[in-house]
Amino acid sequence: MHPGDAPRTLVGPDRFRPVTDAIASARGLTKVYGAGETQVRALDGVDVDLARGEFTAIMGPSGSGKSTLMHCMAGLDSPTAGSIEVDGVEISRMSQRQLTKLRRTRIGFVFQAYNLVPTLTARENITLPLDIARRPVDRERFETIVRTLELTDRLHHRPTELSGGQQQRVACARALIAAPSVVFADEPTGNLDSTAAAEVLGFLRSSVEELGQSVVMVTHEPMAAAYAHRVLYLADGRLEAELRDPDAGSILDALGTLGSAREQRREGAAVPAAR
Ligand SMILES: Nc1ncnc2c1ncn2[C@@H]1O[C@H](COP(=O)(O)OP(=O)(O)OP(=O)(O)O)[C@@H](O)[C@H]1O
Repeated sequence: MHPGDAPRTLVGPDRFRPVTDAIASARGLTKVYGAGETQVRALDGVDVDLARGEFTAIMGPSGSGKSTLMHCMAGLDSPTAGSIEVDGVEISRMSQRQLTKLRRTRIGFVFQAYNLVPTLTARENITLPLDIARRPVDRERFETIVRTLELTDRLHHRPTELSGGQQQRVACARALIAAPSVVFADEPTGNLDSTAAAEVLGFLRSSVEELGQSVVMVTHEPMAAAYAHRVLYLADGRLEAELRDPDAGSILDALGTLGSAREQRREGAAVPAAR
C-alpha cells in the first residue's frame, strides 16, 4: 500500500455495508450535556446498526462520544433526541423502572473496573443477574461458561482473592449467564496485562462464535479491536468510518488515515478565507 492510501476495507459513513439483522440500532441519536456556554454535544445525530451475532468494536479519539454512545444504547443514559431499539424494543422513551428491568434481562455489561460485589463469591457474582431477576440458573450454560473461562476451581473465592484477569473473567461470565440480547463492554482490557487481555478478548470472540452472542466493545487499543468482526470509528460525536474483518495493522493504518484527515480538516478550517 502506498503512503496515504486508505486501507482496503475502510469506508466512510455513506458506504457502510447495510446490516440486515440488527440487535441494536440508533437513529438520529443526539446527546447534549449541560447548557449555555458549557454545553457539550457528545453525540450529534448518530445512525447506527449493530449486527446480531457479531463482535463490534467502537474506537475514536478521547472525547469522541464512545462511552456516551454505548451508555445510551445500553439504557444507562437517556438521549436528548433520537430513537434506540434493542432486540426490537424501543428503549429511548422508557421509564427508569422499565430500563432497569430491561438491563437485568436483556443486556450484559463488562466494565474496565470489573464491578464485582466484594462480599459475594465468584459463583454468586456470576449468577447475580439471574438471582435478582428471580430466574433459574441454566446449569448447562453455567458449566460451559465457567469451564471455557477456566474458573471452575475459583468459584468459591471472593473478588479480593482473584487476580485482575480472573476478576474480569468472572465479570464476563456474569455478563453472559442470562443469555442477554447483547453484551456491552467498556474498555474491558484497560486494567489487564497482555496475557489476561488476550484471554478475555478471546472469550468475548468465542462467545459470539460458539454461543451466538452479540458483543459491542469500546476500546482504545488496536490489538483489542482486532478481535472484532467490525470496527466503527467515532469522531466529534459522529460515526466517521467502518472497517470490516480487521487486524491490528489495518486498524493502525485506519487510525493514521482518519487522524491525518481530521488534522487536515482542522488546518483547512483555521486558514482564513481568501478575499
Ligand atoms: N456527564 C457528563 N457531563 C458533561 N459532559 C460529559 C459528560 N459525560 C461525557 N461528557 C462529555 O461528552 C463528550 C464525550 O464523552 P465520552 O465519555 O462519551 O467520550 P469517549 O470517546 O468515551 O472518551 P474517552 O475515550 O476519553 O473515554 C466529552 O466531551 C465529555 O467531556
